[in-house]
Amino acid sequence: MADSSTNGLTSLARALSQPSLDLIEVNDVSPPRSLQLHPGRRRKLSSCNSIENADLITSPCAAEARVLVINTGGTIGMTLHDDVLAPQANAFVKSLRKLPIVHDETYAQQTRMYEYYGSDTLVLPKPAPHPDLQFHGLSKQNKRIVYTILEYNPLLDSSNMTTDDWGRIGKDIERNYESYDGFVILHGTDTMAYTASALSFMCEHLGKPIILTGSQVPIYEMRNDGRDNLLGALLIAGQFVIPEVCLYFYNKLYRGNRVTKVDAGSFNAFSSPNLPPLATAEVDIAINWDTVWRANTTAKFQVKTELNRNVGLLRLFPGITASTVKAFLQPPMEGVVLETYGSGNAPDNRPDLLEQLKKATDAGVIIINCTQCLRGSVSTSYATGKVLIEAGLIAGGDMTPEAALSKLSYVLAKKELDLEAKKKMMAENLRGEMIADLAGAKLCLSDSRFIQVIAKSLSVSCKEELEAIRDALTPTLACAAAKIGDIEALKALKEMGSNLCLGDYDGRTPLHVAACEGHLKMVQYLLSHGASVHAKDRYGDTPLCNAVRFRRKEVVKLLRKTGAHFSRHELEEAGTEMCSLAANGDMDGLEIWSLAGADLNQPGYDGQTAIQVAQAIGKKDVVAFLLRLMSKKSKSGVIQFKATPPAL
Ligand SMILES: NC(=O)C[C@H](N)C(=O)O
Repeated sequence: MADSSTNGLTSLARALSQPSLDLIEVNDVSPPRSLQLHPGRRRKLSSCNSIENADLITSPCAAEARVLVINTGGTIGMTLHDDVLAPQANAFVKSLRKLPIVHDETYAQQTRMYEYYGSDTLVLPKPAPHPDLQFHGLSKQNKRIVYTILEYNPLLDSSNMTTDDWGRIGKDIERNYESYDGFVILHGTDTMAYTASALSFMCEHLGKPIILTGSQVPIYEMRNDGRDNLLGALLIAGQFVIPEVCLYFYNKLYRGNRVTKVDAGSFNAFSSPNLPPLATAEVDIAINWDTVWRANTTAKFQVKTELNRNVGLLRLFPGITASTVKAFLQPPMEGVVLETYGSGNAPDNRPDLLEQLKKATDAGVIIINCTQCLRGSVSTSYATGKVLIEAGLIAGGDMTPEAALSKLSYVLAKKELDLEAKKKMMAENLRGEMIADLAGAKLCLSDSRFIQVIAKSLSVSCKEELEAIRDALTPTLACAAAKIGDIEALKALKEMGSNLCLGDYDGRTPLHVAACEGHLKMVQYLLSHGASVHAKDRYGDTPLCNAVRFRRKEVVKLLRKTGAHFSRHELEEAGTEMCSLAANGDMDGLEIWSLAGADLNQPGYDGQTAIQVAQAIGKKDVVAFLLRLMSKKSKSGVIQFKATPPAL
């Protein structure tokens, strides 16, 4: 765990270092790494005359959460043209900047924010100091939410969007993934449920929140829902690690692949009929952590943009002809969502119709059975449902047609899978889009004798109070178990419904603790049970940084494989740390920083890189070692120096 004096020194070092210019990739809207310093801090620092005083300065990076807002279009940014609403280009940022509720110009000026994050960056205001209200710009961890807007050209009414647009959004998120804590996608409401569903599948091993939102009335109107929707989405994306593609609308956060647009004339436009909201934003933002989806994989985030467009939705209706069905199922059709009646039923007295369905599935078309009902699931309780299984259809459970269609599009594009594997995948719950087999997964507080004993001594008996005790105790118990590598204890906590991702009073999660201790199996267990590699403790430190400091090489490798990367403030600290290691001739230390993804060219607090330090004090072995590491890391074998190359 970083202590406060280290923090003070590194803040000082960071504030004094001299940034140099880098090239910014087009569309990469993150600031150049060397510019991620906050100059305002340097000014404040000049009034500090000792390191003790400097200790009071919070690292700006640790004190800010960054959100990338991708503006694709939709009503939220529309104006009237010839009496109809259409997207208005280059107006959104300008207009937000004038709204004190979504932008604090004084903070931006004082910290010279635009110079560092670009002119399309805004910052939420500081909240009134009320301990109970968290629905404000400053999160529980006292973070400012700084957000950068990437506006698409052209902005689109979502009715004009295609799978190519989903791919573009996915790629932009992937490109900027490491520079932001969360992502907000501004999108028209008409096809938002399709995009949210598609992105949920395309984003594999997601570890950060992606939240789609928009509005029913343009943000430029006096009465509108855009402001609240944007604000709510930003606050959640900036302060909670919800590793899901979500949709935020009218004070509720939903799982993206569970929603459908149900109302064209109300602010309450979306419904998630088969899954309760992941969060509600009322006086407080309450996250329903038990519902939040946790991946059980340990792999890096990536976006799959290959989608199969030969898919379709076919809605049954009484009297539909066999020739209509036949025509619909002709090549190049490869996947169809059949919207059936009630709990997945179709006429079992229509052999002509059933024959067409069977012919298509025999020919390799994947047909998913989804209900036309808003709520509920398909089953085989009726003879009229069973005939569809016999015709080769796959039960779609309680999936929305939007989710089933985009899942088909995603699965069918997987060239490495054969037809059987694709069918199997369609029947599985991939991202929480359908109900999995719940047997044995029920929350059972009675399993925990320990919690019960405490509950008894506190004379509590109702489920809510028991859950509250469980939630209060979990972080401490889980961190204690992680410290001694007791996986069984963690399993017991998990079984009673505890969330193993919660941090303790210092924001330290079991993964931080296990990483420090080097308990590889424990780290593996936590990662495969939903622990987030992006969790930051109160000092802004990630489990990766902890593992590096305690030199847990194998843990570092595993965390990197799972997509861990240094936070911005850790990257800045890396330069100074590596200079000090170079000065001490500590090659093991240098190797582990490099293994964890630190840039060996990152300058320290005085602008010198590790290699320059080693050279200046005549540590030739360290210089040679660093050169070897650098050439190993560079794909081409050619070493890029940001400073003058050392003379050996
Ligand atoms: N409320 C909206 O955003 C509707 C608009 N037609 C769109 O989907 O882009």
